[in-house]
Amino acid sequence: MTMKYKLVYFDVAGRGEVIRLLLHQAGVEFEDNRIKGEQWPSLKPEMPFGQIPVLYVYTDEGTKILAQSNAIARFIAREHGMNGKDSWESAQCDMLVDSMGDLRDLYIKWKFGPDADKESNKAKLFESVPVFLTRMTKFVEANPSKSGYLVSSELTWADVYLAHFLDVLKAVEPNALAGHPKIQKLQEKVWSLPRLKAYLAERGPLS
Ligand SMILES: N[C@@H](CCC(=O)N[C@@H](CS)C(=O)NCC(=O)O)C(=O)O
Repeated sequence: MTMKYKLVYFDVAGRGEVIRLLLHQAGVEFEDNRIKGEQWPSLKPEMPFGQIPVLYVYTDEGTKILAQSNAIARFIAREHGMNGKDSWESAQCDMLVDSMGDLRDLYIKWKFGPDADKESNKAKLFESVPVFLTRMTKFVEANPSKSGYLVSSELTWADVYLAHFLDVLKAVEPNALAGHPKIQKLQEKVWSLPRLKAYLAERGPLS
């Protein structure tokens, strides 16, 4: 079955970037449809939950539409061999992505929260980062394959999610990974995969 995708999202990294990264790593053709703010009001009613990202999936049976960023990322991972080799590894991916989401919530609180709370929200975020990185290191160490990835002998979407999230943190605190060499190595390993390397070279750093 030939399947093509169209990802609809704003022209920012936000909740769309992990999906873009997974589509690039999957090596599939897809349309990276980056919409402008003024296009949004007319598109919004088409979306299952009135929000984006949304993935259009073109199949022999017709066009399907999938919403919710993690559901989309998990679907691409499952379709293209990045969801672990069995249901246990896949559950670990879910667990790790959920835990990264918890930290991401602190990031969002800092970034988009009221100016009056900026200092204290940033302090809360960066107090949590070393604890989080230490926990991530334990998963890398406990991975029986010793691949340097989080849960499997091969890349999973949890590794891609982490590599991207680390760049989000580093854009705020360039030294955020200092003292966490296994996590630094994991990120280098993910970003040196040829398809991701090519995409990042074209995309440039996060702003
Ligand atoms: N839980 C959803 C949240 C999606 C979401 O908040 N999308 C925002 C952009 S990041 C959006 O569509 N905002 C425009 C709107 O709500 O009208 C997901 O993870 O996909």
